[in-house]
Amino acid sequence: MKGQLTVKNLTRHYRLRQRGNLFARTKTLKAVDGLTFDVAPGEMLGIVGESGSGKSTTARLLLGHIPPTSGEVVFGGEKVGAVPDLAWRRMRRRMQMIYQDPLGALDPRITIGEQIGEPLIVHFPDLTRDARRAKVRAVMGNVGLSSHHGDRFPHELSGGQRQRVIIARALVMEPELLVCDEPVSALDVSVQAQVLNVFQDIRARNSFTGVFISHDLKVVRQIADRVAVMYLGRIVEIGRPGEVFHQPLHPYSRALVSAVPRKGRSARERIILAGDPPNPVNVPPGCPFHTRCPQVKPVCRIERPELMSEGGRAVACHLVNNPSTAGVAVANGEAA
Ligand SMILES: Nc1ncnc2c1ncn2[C@@H]1O[C@H](COP(=O)(O)OP(=O)(O)OP(=O)(O)O)[C@@H](O)[C@H]1O
Repeated sequence: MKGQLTVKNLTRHYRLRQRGNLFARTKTLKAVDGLTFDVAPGEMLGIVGESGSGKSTTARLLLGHIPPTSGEVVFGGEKVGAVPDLAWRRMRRRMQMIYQDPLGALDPRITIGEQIGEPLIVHFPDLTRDARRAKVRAVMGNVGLSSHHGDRFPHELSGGQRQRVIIARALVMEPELLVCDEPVSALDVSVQAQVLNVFQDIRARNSFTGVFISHDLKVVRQIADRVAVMYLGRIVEIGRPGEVFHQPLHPYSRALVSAVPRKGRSARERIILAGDPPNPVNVPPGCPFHTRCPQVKPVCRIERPELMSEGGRAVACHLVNNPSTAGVAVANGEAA
């Protein structure tokens, strides 16, 4: 279906060999380890998780920038990366990405207007110069840039304005899928709020399917229709932002939420997890979170919990999905 993103059992593993030792045994780093989710046409899915949880790798897999080790990504009924060359080029222009670092993504020697119009020259060579300029002006207006910014160079703009340029450059292609990888993380908090407003505006005016990645749950909550929480290359919980924020079910989501400063919450309520996330070269057996989980049970050390969904909410945790087998006391149908 047009605009539908479907991800099935997606993995991306890296083979690592000790540097300088040809005979050393290779190890496998599981950057993304079995993701399955859908994003409906026009929906925005937020992905949140700590550094190293596999968010950027997921972004690159979604757009076919890197091939998966196994599994598949299907967008609008077509398998990403698996269509013939010409069709793939057409598909690519419908799928755009916004990165964290706007300065790195812009050419310092080319004016803003030219840079926004550049993808049109490549993908729509028949467009007249006037038509191209009109599109660039319109899209600049959409992201809150004035027409005089078009003659400026990247270093003459602020960080927030540069990120608006990057958004405009993606939007000018009228994408059907927009993947945003930490698009506001490099900005000051006040500027972050302005750029998030731009995202809200463009969502209201354009109909694209979106994936918005951030390590900051607060940011994702403002922009996403649903939130997926990632830990060690896997999704541990999916739900609507309000649900995940106010009633997180997975112990890892609970710890993430407890770390977000909120009025009326004392520092004592914060859940401090023991240790760092395990190395994705040595993912623990059973539940990958069991080494840090404050509620760990024996089954968690042995059996890997599946992501089980009910009523639009999905959780991968024995304590939530099978409380009685996990040895958890059950009160009123809820895990106590
Ligand atoms: N090309 C690569 N070769 C080997 N390992 C990689 C490669 N790319 C990513 N990784 C590893 O895969 C894991 C996931 O990385 P990824 O960048 O996707 O995480 P992330 O959640 O986006 O983190 P961050 O927010 O810090 O970018 C990390 O352990 C990372 O070191």
